[in-house]
Amino acid sequence: MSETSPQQGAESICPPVDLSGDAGWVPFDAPSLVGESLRFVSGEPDGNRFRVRYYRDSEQHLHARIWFGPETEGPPGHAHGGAVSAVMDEALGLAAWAAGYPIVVGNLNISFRTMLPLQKVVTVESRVVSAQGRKVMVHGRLFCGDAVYAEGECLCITLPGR
Ligand SMILES: CCCCCCCCCC(=O)SCCNC(=O)CCNC(=O)[C@H](O)C(C)(C)COP(=O)(O)OP(=O)(O)OC[C@H]1O[C@@H](n2cnc3c(N)ncnc32)[C@H](O)[C@@H]1OP(=O)(O)O
Repeated sequence: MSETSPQQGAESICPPVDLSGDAGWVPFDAPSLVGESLRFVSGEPDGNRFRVRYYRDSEQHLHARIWFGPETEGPPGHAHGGAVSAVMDEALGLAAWAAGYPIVVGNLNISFRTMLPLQKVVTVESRVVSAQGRKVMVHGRLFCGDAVYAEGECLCITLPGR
């Protein structure tokens, strides 16, 4: 029987990726707004799952630059729908917070338009499209260039007393 190294089978860490923003975008510090609890998507900025950076543009719209790593795999070589949904949940919910609404997501409707290849850097853009009473509607899409991978409609509900 051959000897095995402790490293054998361990997945190596992927190399750095460029998550820089577009010209005019300003980095957005999500933990300073919502606290340190946003770890599911944002918690391992150098890991093999998601790597995320948030920005706001000159009109204060929130954008996410996101890399889907090998640990987000669903269909072979492509991102899991749950991984895409988790990113949309966080990014669109955070867009409502960034616009001044302390919310949780009540309903999230995702359309998967194109399979997303792994190890690709994509962008989520978002818009708060309405706010009536406790209901805040945020729309967004996950894309790279002309390729749209997912579109989302996110009904956020404000939390009383926040
Ligand atoms: C703290 C840091 C947060 C950072 C967030 C950023 C990204 C993360 C986003 C998330 O993942 S949040 C986690 C996933 N979401 C949840 O776990 C939410 C679970 N659901 C709840 O906690 C409650 O159902 C909720 C707070 C959303 C609403 O309960 P309430 O008892 O406060 O409200 P109520 O049920 O009275 O509903 C208020 C209004 O919202 C409407 N509504 C509530 N939930 C709805 C829903 N799911 N779909 C459609 N409408 C909904 C409801 O019909 C009503 O409309 P009207 O005022 O017109 O009557």
